[in-house]
Amino acid sequence: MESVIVAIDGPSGTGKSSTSKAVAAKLGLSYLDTGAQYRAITWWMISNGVDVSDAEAVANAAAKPVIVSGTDPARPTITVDGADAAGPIRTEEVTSKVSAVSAVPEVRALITELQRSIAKGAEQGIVVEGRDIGTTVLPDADLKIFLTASPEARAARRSGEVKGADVHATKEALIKRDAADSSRKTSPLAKADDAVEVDTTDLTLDQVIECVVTLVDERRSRDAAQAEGPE
Ligand SMILES: Nc1ncnc2c1ncn2[C@@H]1O[C@H](COP(=O)(O)OP(=O)(O)O)[C@@H](O)[C@H]1O
Ligand SMILES: Nc1ccn([C@H]2C[C@H](O)[C@@H](COP(=O)(O)OP(=O)(O)O)O2)c(=O)n1
Repeated sequence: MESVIVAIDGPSGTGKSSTSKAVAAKLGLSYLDTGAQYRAITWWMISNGVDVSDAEAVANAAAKPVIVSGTDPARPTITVDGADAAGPIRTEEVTSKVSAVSAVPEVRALITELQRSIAKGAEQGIVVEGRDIGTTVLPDADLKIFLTASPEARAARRSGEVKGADVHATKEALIKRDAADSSRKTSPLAKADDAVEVDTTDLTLDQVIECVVTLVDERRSRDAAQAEGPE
């Protein structure tokens, strides 16, 4: 079977990570969480005393950390300079600073290059999730999905992950981060013109996974029929 590249974009809490991991596992594809890479570089900046509100300082340091992503959907990993970063990149401090760091063009250029080389090296194909995959990183992806959900549903899902989290505060923080990610100059969060939009508000995770798997299968059948040509 031909290798297939699937781009899944959308705001926070729409189900990108859970859906992408499950779809990749079901179809035997690699998986890349690009948000984890932006979180990793943000964590490095904080750990090394770089002021994240100083775009020039962030740009000057951007090439220093070595970020490595493991792409097995059953066990995705991320390291920074050889150290496991999976835990530290999920702290509230990183979450509150990641939009500033990921808005810096030098950071995006480096991370985008890394993402393209990972996608190129995935022999069976890959599911890549983020904010600008369909628009900028992999504009020739075989299938582009844009996941959405109401802010209420997204906040409820996110606060469900943290014991004792305040849904209202989570919703406010989430809306603020989406606004920053959507309004930055360099490759903002946006739906590609040729992306299929899936509103997950009233769908279970299994339904979303099923929907994306069906779209990949349809895309593959169409490509196979085209390759065979007319009878
Ligand atoms: N359709 C859904 N219905 C209910 N909960 C969901 C759904 N999709 C994802 N979730 C849950 O919501 C949370 C956020 O999902 P995640 O995949 O991390 O979203 P994203 O990567 O878009 O931020 C997770 O706890 C996940 O299990
Ligand atoms: N392709 C991407 C992926 C993430 N980012 C930035 C913007 C996001 O707020 C952060 C964190 O992304 P992540 O997917 O981990 O965020 P959530 O899981 O939705 O909370 O990284 C980006 O700018 N471009």
